[in-house]
Amino acid sequence: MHLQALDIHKHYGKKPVLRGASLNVERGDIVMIRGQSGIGKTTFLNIISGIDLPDKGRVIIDSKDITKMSENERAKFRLHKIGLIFQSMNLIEDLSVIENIALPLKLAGKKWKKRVNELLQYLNIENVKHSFPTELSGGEMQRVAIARAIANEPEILVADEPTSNLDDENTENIVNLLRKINKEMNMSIIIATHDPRMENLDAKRFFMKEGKLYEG
Ligand SMILES: Nc1ncnc2c1ncn2[C@@H]1O[C@H](COP(=O)(O)OP(=O)(O)OP(=O)(O)O)[C@@H](O)[C@H]1O
Repeated sequence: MHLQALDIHKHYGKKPVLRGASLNVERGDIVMIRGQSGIGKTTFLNIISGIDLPDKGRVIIDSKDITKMSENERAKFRLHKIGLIFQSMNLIEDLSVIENIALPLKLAGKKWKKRVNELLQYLNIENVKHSFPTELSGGEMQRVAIARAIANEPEILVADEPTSNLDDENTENIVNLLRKINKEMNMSIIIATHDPRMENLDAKRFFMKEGKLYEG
């Protein structure tokens, strides 16, 4: 897996948000993007995951330019290649934990029972498998979100502020889990955060400023 974001530009109305942001991610990298609230991190993640399109620039994943794909093609590509974890977790409230985790597997037309059981164990959420999202703690919700994101064994995991709603203990758990997933599954992880509690994650560090990404 190799992801290249090249000279990404995006504006909303008259407001430029991204002004030539570029990033290179190799297989197995953990990349951390920091930067103050409202600077454009979410906008950038949405573009590199193919949820949104840039005004200018390219996103190349394994020699395919996803900005040239149709919306359908991008959705399919995302389902198999990219796992997403959002700040708001985006679990489906009417579905149980098992059903939430099974969803991407079903969408991909895969057998799901065995894989869901593996994930429940891996993320230590077996005890809540029949619960619904509103019945979960923040830490449990985030682990369910991670289980769902990695269900299809994507090569890239994109996490937007994954710890912002969590207390210190759960934050440490999530940081350890991301580290473990990166090592054991050789998954590249791209995290946007302004949470200082994530500082001890060993990562390639970037910060966003004035619409661009800088190392450091
Ligand atoms: N759909 C949209 N329409 C108009 N403006 C938008 C839209 N999405 C984002 N913005 C604006 O673009 C800027 C960048 O937003 P973005 O969410 O990417 O920042 P961020 O760095 O992820 O912030 P945070 O850390 O608070 O999540 C903000 O000023 C925001 O108000």
